[in-house]
Amino acid sequence: MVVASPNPIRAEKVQPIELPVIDLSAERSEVSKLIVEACEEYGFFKLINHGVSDNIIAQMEEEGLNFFTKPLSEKQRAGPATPFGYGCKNIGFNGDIGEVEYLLLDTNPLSISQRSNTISNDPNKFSSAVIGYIQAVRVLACEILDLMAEGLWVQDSSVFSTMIKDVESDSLFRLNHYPPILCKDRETSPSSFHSHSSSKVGFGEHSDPQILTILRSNDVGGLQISLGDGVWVAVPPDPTAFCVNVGDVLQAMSNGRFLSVRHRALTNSCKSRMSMAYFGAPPLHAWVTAPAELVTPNRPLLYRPFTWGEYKKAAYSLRLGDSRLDLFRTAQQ
Ligand SMILES: C=C1C[C@]23C[C@@]1(O)CC[C@H]2[C@@]12CC[C@H](O)[C@@](C)(C(=O)O1)[C@H]2[C@@H]3C(=O)O
Ligand SMILES: O=C(O)CCC(=O)C(=O)O
Ligand SMILES: [Fe+2]
Repeated sequence: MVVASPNPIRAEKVQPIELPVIDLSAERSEVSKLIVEACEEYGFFKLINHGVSDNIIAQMEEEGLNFFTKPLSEKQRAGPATPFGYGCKNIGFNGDIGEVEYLLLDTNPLSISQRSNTISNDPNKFSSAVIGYIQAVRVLACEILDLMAEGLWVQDSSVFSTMIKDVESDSLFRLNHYPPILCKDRETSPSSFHSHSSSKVGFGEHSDPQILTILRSNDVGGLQISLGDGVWVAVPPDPTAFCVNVGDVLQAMSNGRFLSVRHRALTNSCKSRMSMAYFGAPPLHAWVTAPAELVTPNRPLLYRPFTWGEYKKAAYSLRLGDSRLDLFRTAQQ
């Protein structure tokens, strides 16, 4: 197997982008319209007034940092990530590596409690922080998915959220921790979202396979999204907001109206970055296809129906940067 090395990347200037900002406390039909526009144009948006309490977020951040500041030998007790647990540099099983360490967890409370024993010296505190955080972001994800269905004028407005509400949902939770770059002088090289000459790939270019990702990070930049044709833009960090992005399954279920956009995380700051991602996914046996309202003679079905299990198997057999949704396109396209 050829193993890619996380080489320093070209220090091209990457411009910052101001993603669409959705205020969840605004009038419902306006919110759903703006979410649909953002998902069609960028596949990404920032969410403010999201209702997840500062306390829930702070507890999760504290537990994440407690874990990553442990000595490597202790962190390795929670690994290797096959697929769940602690991983360092290796992403997935197909030779992808990056300047990142992470904890990958499934979202089942029982398995979180069991795994907490190898992660934390205070397993109950760790598992209640994770379970509380996942519960809150799942509720938020369901609300966003209902708003999306309403904005798309789909009759069954819970068609997307039902999948992640299901007790068998295959949703995941991931904590990523990226090392700082070497900065000679913190004053002259402040933490910034611009690319530095010593930037390295933390988490390589990819799209998220699931329905929806709810991401947040500390106040350190690194996330970039692709506008296509090799153009990357930097998403400035904002710890008060969630960054929401469309996954491959939602691109298929919206019959290609919403975009599952490629993104990556670079290490380009003097401070370490920690991000937390909730990936809302269907149960393995659930069928993924676009609702009838989104399939018309002018817009025929773009992707053949598939189960999430089938899609996941394909995704996990491929490299991080591979375009897996193309394998499921219907013949007429
Ligand atoms: C190389 C891989 C890592 C990944 C599984 C895959 O084979 C391709 C998709 C990758 C990804 C990206 C988004 C999430 O971080 C993730 C957990 C997922 O579901 O798909 C990772 C997978 C992983 O790290 O195991
Ligand atoms: O750390 C980040 O900002 C991005 C992480 C990411 O894309 C992922 O975990 O899938
Ligand atoms: Fe991602």
